Amino acid sequence: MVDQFPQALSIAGSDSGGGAGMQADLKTIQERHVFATTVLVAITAQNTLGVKDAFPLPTKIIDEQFAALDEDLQIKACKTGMLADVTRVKAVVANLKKYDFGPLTLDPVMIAKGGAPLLSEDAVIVVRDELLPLATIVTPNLPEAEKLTGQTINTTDDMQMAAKKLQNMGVQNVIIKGGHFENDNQSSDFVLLSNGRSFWLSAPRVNTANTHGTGDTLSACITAELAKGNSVEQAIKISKQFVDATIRDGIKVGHGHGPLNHWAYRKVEANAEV
Ligand SMILES: Nc1ncnc2c1ncn2[C@@H]1O[C@H](COP(=O)(O)OP(=O)(O)OP(=O)(O)O)[C@@H](O)[C@H]1O
Ligand SMILES: Cc1ncc(COP(=O)(O)O)c(N)n1
Repeated sequence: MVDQFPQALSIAGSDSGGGAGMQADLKTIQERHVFATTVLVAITAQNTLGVKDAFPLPTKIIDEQFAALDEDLQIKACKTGMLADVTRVKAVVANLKKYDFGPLTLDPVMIAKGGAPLLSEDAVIVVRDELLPLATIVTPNLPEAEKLTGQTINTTDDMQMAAKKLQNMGVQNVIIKGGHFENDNQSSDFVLLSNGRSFWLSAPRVNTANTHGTGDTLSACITAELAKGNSVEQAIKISKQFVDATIRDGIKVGHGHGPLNHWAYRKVEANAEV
């Protein structure tokens, strides 16, 4: 038996449809052979067609989940996803200051693919000012990077400028995801590391509607790899390959923006071993 098997934590909302949010995190962390734990912040009634309703949980039970994990588990890395509103963001910030759950990957989830808000407008500033400085990595998509930096992003130069701005706000490492540049034939993410190194991670864009939960999957994979002790750079590179496989080797579930194939990277790894 491995002594204190690697453990990671997802602090997020539930997607009843199983494709995004905490469900995507659990599937991803499991696939990376890391033990997944959870602090549930909100529940959504959701499927591939959209978010029908959302219910943020009382802060008492959020606090109790953190306390229960701290009492017993040895969590080596954590991530945040949907945090709903100012009250929930502040509760999460307070708990992350109180307990040590390792490096934080902040996925600043704001709006679902279908357009439903998953973070209230007034909470964006609290994420920026209070949560961002606690994070080891932030992983915004283009609209989220625009909200956090207050600048528009139309070009790759804009992405690089926004990454620098985010780093100046107090987060060590930044990955700005280019999944929303839909007229580009590559899906390219810009990475800026704490040591000043920067690079692009690109993959040919897959022409598919089944991209529900791509951002959650990327950030959950980063979290799992950090829990194993990998460096930030290694974690990001593995995670780009992992999410790319889940999109490329797609499955058909539901009638709208379908989920990813969380098993797909097994084939990539099996082929690499031959
Ligand atoms: N059609 C696509 N083909 C290839 N890679 C993609 C595609 N769409 C997204 N990606 C990749 O998936 C990852 C997540 O990017 P994206 O910009 O979709 O995040 P997101 O909007 O936060 O996702 P979500 O909100 O659905 O969880 C990035 O590495 C991005 O490059
Ligand atoms: C609970 C929850 N968390 C995150 C997302 C973002 O995923 P997407 O942008 O693919 O809808 C979501 N839809 N639901």
